[in-house]
Amino acid sequence: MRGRVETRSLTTDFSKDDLLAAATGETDEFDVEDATAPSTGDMELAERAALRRVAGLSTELADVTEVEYRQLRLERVVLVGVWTEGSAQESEASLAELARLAETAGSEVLEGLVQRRDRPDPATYIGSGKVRELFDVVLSTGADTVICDGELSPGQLRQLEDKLKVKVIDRTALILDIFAQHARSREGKAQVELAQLQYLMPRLRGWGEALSRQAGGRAGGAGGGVGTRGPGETKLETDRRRIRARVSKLRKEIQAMGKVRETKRGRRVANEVPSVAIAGYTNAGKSSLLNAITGAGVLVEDALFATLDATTRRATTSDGLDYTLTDTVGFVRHLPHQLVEAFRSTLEEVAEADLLVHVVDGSDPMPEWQVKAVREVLVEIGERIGTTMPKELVVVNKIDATGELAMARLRHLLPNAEFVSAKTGAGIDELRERIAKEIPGPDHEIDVLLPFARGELIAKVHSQGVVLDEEHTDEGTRMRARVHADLAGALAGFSTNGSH
Ligand SMILES: Nc1nc2c(ncn2[C@@H]2O[C@H](COP(=O)(O)OP(=O)(O)OP(=O)(O)O)[C@@H](O)[C@H]2O)c(=O)[nH]1
Ligand SMILES: [Mg+2]
Repeated sequence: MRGRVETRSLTTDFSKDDLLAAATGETDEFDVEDATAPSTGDMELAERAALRRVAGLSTELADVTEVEYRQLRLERVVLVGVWTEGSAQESEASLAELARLAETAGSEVLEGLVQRRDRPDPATYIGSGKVRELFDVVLSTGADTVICDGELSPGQLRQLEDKLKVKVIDRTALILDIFAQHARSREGKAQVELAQLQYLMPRLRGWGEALSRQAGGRAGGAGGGVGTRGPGETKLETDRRRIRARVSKLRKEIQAMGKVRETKRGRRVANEVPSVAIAGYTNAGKSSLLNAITGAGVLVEDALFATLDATTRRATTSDGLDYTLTDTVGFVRHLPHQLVEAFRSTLEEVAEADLLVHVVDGSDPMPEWQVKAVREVLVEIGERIGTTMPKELVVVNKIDATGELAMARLRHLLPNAEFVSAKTGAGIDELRERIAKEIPGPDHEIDVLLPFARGELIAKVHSQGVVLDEEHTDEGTRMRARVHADLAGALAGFSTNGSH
């Protein structure tokens, strides 16, 4: 169990009025005095590099000690989004999802604001008038963090923090933060850290400036001249070097761990064990489905991104054919590209599977939206890895919690999907049958007489092939079966062809 992750119902209501209010409200230019005030505090680079919480990336409140800061960080948040395209319903859903992400990261959502704009403001993400409104909301709610529903440029982050006087983080940093909290395996942790450092790199400038100011200030106090940028610059350079060194070390580590997995996968391929990868939106019930199909005890939690490590389990079709089922990290709209890159070796499992089971949460208000997001991420993975994606089997899960109307709509939208409930077991047998049909089966028919001494070959035919007929004779076991080319070749010497 992880202590921090606790899901609460949304504390935010997005009424039409809210959205309308959010969509208007361009007012005059707004300037907060003393925009240079926030300093970075005394956090060590080492600690930043470890990056347990991405929230502390840039500005901290100027006047709190580190201990207080820790308790403050990401606790009480205001969400803000820019709604550029799509329906009002979609923008609400997007912010509601951001709220769930924020709660998964352990924060309390106080308020959500959306602004309708053609595109985000290049300087401050939301319009300057909106910044003032947001500042009021931050003050009146006592929020300590603002989370923006997009990836902000380093400049946007800095300007917003200057104006709002609280921490500002974006969707990418939030997702990275959740991943950092949930990573368990050595590989997972390394992958997340790599993604975080890659996110951090281009943002080092702003941070570096703060460090530079800080160092300059100290130097000034000690009698150094005003405008001596030396110490800060030097520190920034050192920081950059250290981060770069860490990045390349992590890359090497991850690559080495990927190799181990490749070897394992290679062994499966050599045995011609078909592989099925389970992918889908976060919290759709992928791990539950793996458990339902194979009886494996994979962690299931009502939290986003509960699973970060690919778990592979063996399963058997009713024909006795073995295959592997792999549970993977959940997807979300705009999965940070740093994560796709860092999790490349994990995602390769998905790309190289024989069949992709795409799990959709039928009880979600907009399941088709999940489907779209997942397919987008799949395309991105395919592009990055340079392969085409395997055949997709859509599985609508949680039908026990899906209304009749929604079911009818889904059956219409996804005519080839399987409908199941990992919770009640409804449809699971049918799904097993369907998987058996969709995975590539052995296509070489053999008729062999295997001596009793070759029990291992008999076992192989059973696990890798489909046995059509089996008879125990005085000379050995006569088997008619369908097997893969390799095994057919290995058994050629035992063929009974023509002898009966
Ligand atoms: N009602 C209902 N709830 C389900 C069903 N399957 C899964 N759940 C619940 O959905 C939540 C998420 O399930 P998981 O199996 O952890 O989902 P996941 O897709 O692996 O999630 P991540 O690993 O976080 O991406 C849990 O609270 C499950 O109990 C189902 O068929 N019906
Ligand atoms: Mg899971």
